[in-house]
Amino acid sequence: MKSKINAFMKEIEERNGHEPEFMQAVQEVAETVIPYIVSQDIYHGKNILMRMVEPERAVSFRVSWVDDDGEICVNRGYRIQMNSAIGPYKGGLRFHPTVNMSILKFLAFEQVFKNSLTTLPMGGGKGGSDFDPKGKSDSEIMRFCQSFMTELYRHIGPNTDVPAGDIGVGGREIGYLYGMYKRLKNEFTGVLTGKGMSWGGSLIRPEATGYGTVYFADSMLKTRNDSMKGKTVLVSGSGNVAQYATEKATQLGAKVVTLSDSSGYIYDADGIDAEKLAFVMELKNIKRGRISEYVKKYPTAKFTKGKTPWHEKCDVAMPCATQNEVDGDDAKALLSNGCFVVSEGANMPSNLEAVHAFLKAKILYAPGKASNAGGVATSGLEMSQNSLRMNWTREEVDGKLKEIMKNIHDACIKYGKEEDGYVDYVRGANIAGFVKVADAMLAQGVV
Ligand SMILES: NC(=O)C1=CN([C@@H]2O[C@H](COP(=O)(O)OP(=O)(O)OC[C@H]3O[C@@H](n4cnc5c(N)ncnc54)[C@H](O)[C@@H]3O)[C@@H](O)[C@H]2O)C=CC1
Ligand SMILES: O=C(O)CCC(=O)C(=O)O
Repeated sequence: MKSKINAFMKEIEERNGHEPEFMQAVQEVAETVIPYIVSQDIYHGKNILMRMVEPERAVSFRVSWVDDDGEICVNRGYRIQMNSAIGPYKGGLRFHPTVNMSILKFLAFEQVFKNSLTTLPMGGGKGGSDFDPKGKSDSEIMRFCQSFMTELYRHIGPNTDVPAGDIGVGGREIGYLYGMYKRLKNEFTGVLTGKGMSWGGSLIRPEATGYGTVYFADSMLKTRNDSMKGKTVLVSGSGNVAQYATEKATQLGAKVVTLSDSSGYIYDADGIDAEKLAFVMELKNIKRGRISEYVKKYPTAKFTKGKTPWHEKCDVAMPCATQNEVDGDDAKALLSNGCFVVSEGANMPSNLEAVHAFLKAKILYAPGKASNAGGVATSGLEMSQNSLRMNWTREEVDGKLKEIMKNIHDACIKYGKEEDGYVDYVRGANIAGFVKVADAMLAQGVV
């Protein structure tokens, strides 16, 4: 089996060897899906995984815009349309200086499996720009978003490709993008998700990724007759996903003791309760400040510069910042400090060494494509509401989100349960996500 996986990866490397994050995402899927393909006659001779690894379309475009000093700036924009076998391309836009083809292709590839797991009819895509929103004024953000959309609008549509937010793209950016799309097309449609409540958005979409990550952790704990109640939790990041993971974990009786950003992390032994979280939300979403300011407001907490929180003691870890923020040493530290649940809010936050360490230790480990799928699932519910021209209540949407997260958990068990009863959620998520897309591709012929 190893030689089959190596031969596949060698071919992938010839075409994509200069894209390390993409190679990593493909390797993780190949390790679990190739043995499954070998065991299933229907996939033989179809080269199906190779077809899934190649984007259906990838566009890259110039984004010119004028800053507040009148200087003309140039950024690069992208949209990767990875797979549309089960529905229109769907996935976020990331604005961050590190954005490049490798990062977006890994995200788009993960998105295909994730969207399949949600049970909703959504294909996979991802896009963004190397634009850095840090320190930019509101007007600069608006002008950048408008320029970005003057090209992107040609490639998207409510039945073609429906982008949403990701790092650096929240409600404000979706608003500016939507305004320009509507002007260019003269259409009020559900072409983006994460919209404001008065213009087609869905209740619970802002909360959904973080909430879903906690619901998934709780489902994993239930398999061991346990729950989130009383658990000490490390959360990284302090953006959308981290904020709502902290809120839901606290509501379920856990104590969240850390948050972070690219400058370092804060540790609050008393826990980040609702009042402290409200302070973080204002700091990050309105003032757009640094997490270190938390310790000025709450001096019993400590700030550690330039480090991630993974060497602190905990029961549960929720990486909610960015890719590869947990490496092999971090995984060792987590395990030796008693961590026995990892539920990923971010996309691919654990590198392959960390993933292998979690699986070897047989802890409850959920890869992002399963545990953070609540965000895109609720985007799917926003699309449904737009098509129906209806708004569901908070309780209705949250109820559907819970049900979807439970279904994803069940699918992981179906394909990931081992003989000794241990659930390998990586294998479970990859195979369950693969089957639906692969079967649709086989039915649709070689296209
Ligand atoms: N927003 C959503 O609905 C979804 C987001 N995700 C993933 O969750 C993660 C976080 O995204 P959001 O919260 O939406 O973004 P955000 O822009 O609201 O927040 C990003 C957070 O990550 C931190 N961060 C970014 N780069 C970092 C670095 N190099 N080192 C340390 N911290 C860093 C930022 O300081 C910030 O706290 C990403 O991996 C994203 O792909 C996954 C599923 C859905
Ligand atoms: O809601 C969406 O369409 C995108 C969410 C996303 O980017 C993700 O799941 O990583």
